[in-house]
Amino acid sequence: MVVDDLVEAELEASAAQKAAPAKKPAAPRKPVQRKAPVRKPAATAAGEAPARAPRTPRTPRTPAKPRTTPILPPSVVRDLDPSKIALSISGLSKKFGSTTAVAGVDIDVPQGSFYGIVGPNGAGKTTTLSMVTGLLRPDGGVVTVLEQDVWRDPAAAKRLIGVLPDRLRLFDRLTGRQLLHYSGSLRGLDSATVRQRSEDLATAFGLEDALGRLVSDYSAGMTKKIALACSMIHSPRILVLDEPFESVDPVSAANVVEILEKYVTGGGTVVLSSHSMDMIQRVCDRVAIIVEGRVLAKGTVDEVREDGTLEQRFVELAGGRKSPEGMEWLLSSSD
Ligand SMILES: Nc1ncnc2c1ncn2[C@@H]1O[C@H](COP(=O)(O)OP(=O)(O)OP(=O)(O)O)[C@@H](O)[C@H]1O
Repeated sequence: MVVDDLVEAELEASAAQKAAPAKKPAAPRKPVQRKAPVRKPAATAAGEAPARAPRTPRTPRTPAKPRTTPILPPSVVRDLDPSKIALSISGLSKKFGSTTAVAGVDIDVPQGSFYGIVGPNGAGKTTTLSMVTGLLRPDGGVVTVLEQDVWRDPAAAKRLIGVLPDRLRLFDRLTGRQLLHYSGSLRGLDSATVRQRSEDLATAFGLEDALGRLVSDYSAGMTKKIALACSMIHSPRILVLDEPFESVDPVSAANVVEILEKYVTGGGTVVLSSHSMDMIQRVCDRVAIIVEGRVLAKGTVDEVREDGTLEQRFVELAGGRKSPEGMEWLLSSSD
């Protein structure tokens, strides 16, 4: 669909909205059948304060609107089976010339889990996630998403996945609303569903006032949030998010976490990479630490962090901290 069509669709939509009677109240939601995973309060990286502060009630930005389409369809909740593997990564490898980016990664992500992937810069996280989501062809290994082989049947697998890639390349000459419309249409949603979900997502991500503006004019954090919204619009079964909190302010990050926690509680599965150990320790139930293309530790967050914090374990596995030497010149005056 070309941009003109989108603009036209939008104009038609807004005219139809003006002419239409008030929305029907939302149908009652189906109760979520799965118990929310209990995440233990944990120490911060500094080890002194409880990691999860009590939430202060948030003032709604706009009067609450009745929601007619839940972000997560009830079928996903019904299908939840935590003993099933949502994402299986087996023997995944990738070289770029003489650089080995990923050297045989094996990770199983159970359905309904919140899985963190951490590692130092250049460890191979983005390369792994790109191969997992069908964006980069592996040299070796197998990836399955709910038993669909990502590389043998990419179309079937990709229908199940929502992706937030690293190095976002969005069609930023579209408005936020047009970009959501484009993402939803690509996923085969009809216009009414896309409109409803776009509204829901914009409210959830605090982008209501920005939907009519060009994405190229968004701040880095707003761009990340609209891309996250686009990754969710087709209510995927698994979300693969590369550094979703990068550039996102703390209040918005807490919002995003809340959205993802609801998604997981309802039966979705989240795999995300992040450099925030504190965030991963607080929100994820499982984690893998990747160093130089290999998984050095994986399991529940408690298993991986052992007696310390996740950050301590990470620093230990990543080879410890290096003290800066030979940098005395930085303190000398250049006048
Ligand atoms: N397209 C590419 N061409 C050449 N080398 C690449 C390419 N993409 C990644 N690499 C190399 O592969 C290795 C792993 O990179 P990758 O981006 O996966 O790391 P990362 O763990 O995501 O790092 P960061 O935390 O800095 O984002 C690095 O050495 C990187 O230079």
